Amino acid sequence: GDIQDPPGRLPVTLLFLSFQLYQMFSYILDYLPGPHNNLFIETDAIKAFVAEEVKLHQASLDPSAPQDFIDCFLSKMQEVRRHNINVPIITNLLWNPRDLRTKVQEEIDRVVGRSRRPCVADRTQMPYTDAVVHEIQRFITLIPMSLPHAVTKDVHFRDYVIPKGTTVFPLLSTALYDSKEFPNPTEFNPGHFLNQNGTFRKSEFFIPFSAGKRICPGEGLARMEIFLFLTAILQNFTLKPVVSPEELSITPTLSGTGNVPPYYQLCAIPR
Ligand code: HEM
Repeated sequence: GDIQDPPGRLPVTLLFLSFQLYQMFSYILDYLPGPHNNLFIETDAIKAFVAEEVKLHQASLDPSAPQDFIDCFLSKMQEVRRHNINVPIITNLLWNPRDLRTKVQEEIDRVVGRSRRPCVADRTQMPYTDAVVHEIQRFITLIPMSLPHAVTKDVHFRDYVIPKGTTVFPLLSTALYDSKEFPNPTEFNPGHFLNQNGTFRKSEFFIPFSAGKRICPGEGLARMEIFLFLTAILQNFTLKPVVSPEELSITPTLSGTGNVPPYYQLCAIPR
């Protein structure tokens, strides 16, 4: 294209990260002086360029005769979209299907009751809620490509040699959507983390925080907070979307370093 190669000065990975951080924290960064402000302008130029290219390609798209990579990508997007219509809409998981929410609330009522707040020690007695939290993290795959790493020596992997210094993105999504480990992986189903008898089923494929020496150091804190927030809210409230559940989309608004969930309004109805 005729764009002035603005990202050429930055390694691609840095550009990806900056783009994501800008999307997520622009409201803070906009107030700070510094060279990042140029990056934002350049990022806007890239976005405008991409939008224009997509528009042109969409106008001339013939899925049976793709002209280039963008055509192939657009065709695949259409295919996936068609496929996804059959996936039950779960409205960020807590309203629909109905029994999911009521089962979590029943478990909270049985194990915690209404007179005290939930605590972390309750989790071991709440396999269903624990499974729902795991399934949310598996399903949304918040950070699908982990963070970029580099190999410290030549690595032989299957039929390939990855030379020392190569940047690699570990695709956590391939484990989280593994169809042998999690049958029908595109469906939201807490059963992915439950044994037949209803006890919690641990899975080595559950790696939303990555794995190995550089695993997310915030894992313990994040998991504790997600559990406590969710259970404390559902102990006291039922969450209801303000539009009909079918109208809610759970497709991320941005996919890249992170799958950024869409915003929507909901009502918290006291129980
Ligand atoms: C649901 C919440 C979270 C998810 C899904 C998540 C996921 C991740 C992932 C996939 C990585 C990359 C690991 C790798 O390089 O292989 C990471 C790194 C990291 N996370 Fe998290 N994280 C979460 C919450 C947190 C929290 C709450 C903190 C801090 C309080 C935190 C701090 C960090 C830090 C400092 C790193 C870099 C570690 C390193 O490079 O050695 N994260 N996280």
